[in-house]
Amino acid sequence: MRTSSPPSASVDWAYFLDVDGTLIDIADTPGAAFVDTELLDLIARLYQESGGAMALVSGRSISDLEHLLGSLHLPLAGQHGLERRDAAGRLWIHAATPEAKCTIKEALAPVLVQYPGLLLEDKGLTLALHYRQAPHLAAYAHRLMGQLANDADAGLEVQPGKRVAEVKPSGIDKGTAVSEYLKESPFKGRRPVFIGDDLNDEHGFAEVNRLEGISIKVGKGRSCARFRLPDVAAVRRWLGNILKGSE
Ligand SMILES: O=P(O)(O)OC[C@H]1O[C@H](O[C@H]2O[C@H](CO)[C@@H](O)[C@H](O)[C@H]2O)[C@H](O)[C@@H](O)[C@@H]1O
Repeated sequence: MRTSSPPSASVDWAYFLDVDGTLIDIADTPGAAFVDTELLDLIARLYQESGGAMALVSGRSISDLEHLLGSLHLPLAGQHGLERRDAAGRLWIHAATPEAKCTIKEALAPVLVQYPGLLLEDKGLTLALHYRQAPHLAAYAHRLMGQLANDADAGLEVQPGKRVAEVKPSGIDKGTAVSEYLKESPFKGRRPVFIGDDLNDEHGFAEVNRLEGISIKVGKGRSCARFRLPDVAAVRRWLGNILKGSE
C-alpha cells in the first residue's frame, strides 16, 4: 500500500504515541535514551489541549516510562499493553508468568557471559534480549528466545523489534491497549491516532485502521499504517502543528 503524509490533526482526536524511535531517537542502549525538556513540554501541552485523550503506548515498562517522564503524569501502557495506567490513574495488569520468566532468565545467564554484546532487559512481565551492540547475533538471539518461549510451554511468544527479541505472554499487544483506552473517558468516541516506528506498533496500527482512525508509521519498512512520517523530528513537528492550530 502507498502511504502519504498524514492529514492535519485535531485536538478532538485521541492520541496513542509510541516512544523509542517515534518521540525520541533510538539510542545505543535502553538506558541511554532520554526525554528532553522540549519533548516534555510538547507532550504536556498536547495532553492538556486534547482534554487528556493522550497515552504513551510503549514496549517499555510503566516504571521505566515514569523515570523518563519525571513529574509528568499521563495515561501509560507499558510492556506492549500488558500493563496499563488509565486516565483515572488505575493500574491494570494482564497475564503474568513469573515461573516461566524465571526459568528463561536462568537459561540466559550463561549466554550473557558468553556474549557480552548481548543485553538482557527484565521489564517485570517480559524479557527483552537486545543485540544492538552485537548485530551479528541477530539470528541467534531470535532463535534462542523462540526456543526458550516454546520450551517454557506457558503461552509465551517472541515480539521482535529494533535489534531486540522479547519473550512476553501472548495475545496482548498495543492494539489491546488502544481498544481498552477507547472504551473509557476521555478517549471514548474520539477518532484514534496511533504513531509508531517498530514491529510492535503494527498491532496498534491494525486496531486504529479497524476503527477508521489515523495510523502513522515513522520511517521506512513495511507497515499496515495508512500514513507515514520520515523521522522523530517530523513527528514532533506534526504534533506541534496541532497545538498551533489550537492557539
Ligand atoms: O514501544 P517503544 O516505546 O518504541 O519501545 C520499544 C523498545 O524500546 C527500547 O528498545 C529500543 O530502544 C533502545 C533505546 O533507543 C535501543 O537501544 C534498542 O535497540 C531498541 O530495541 C526498550 O529498551 C524496549 O524495552 C522497548 O520494547
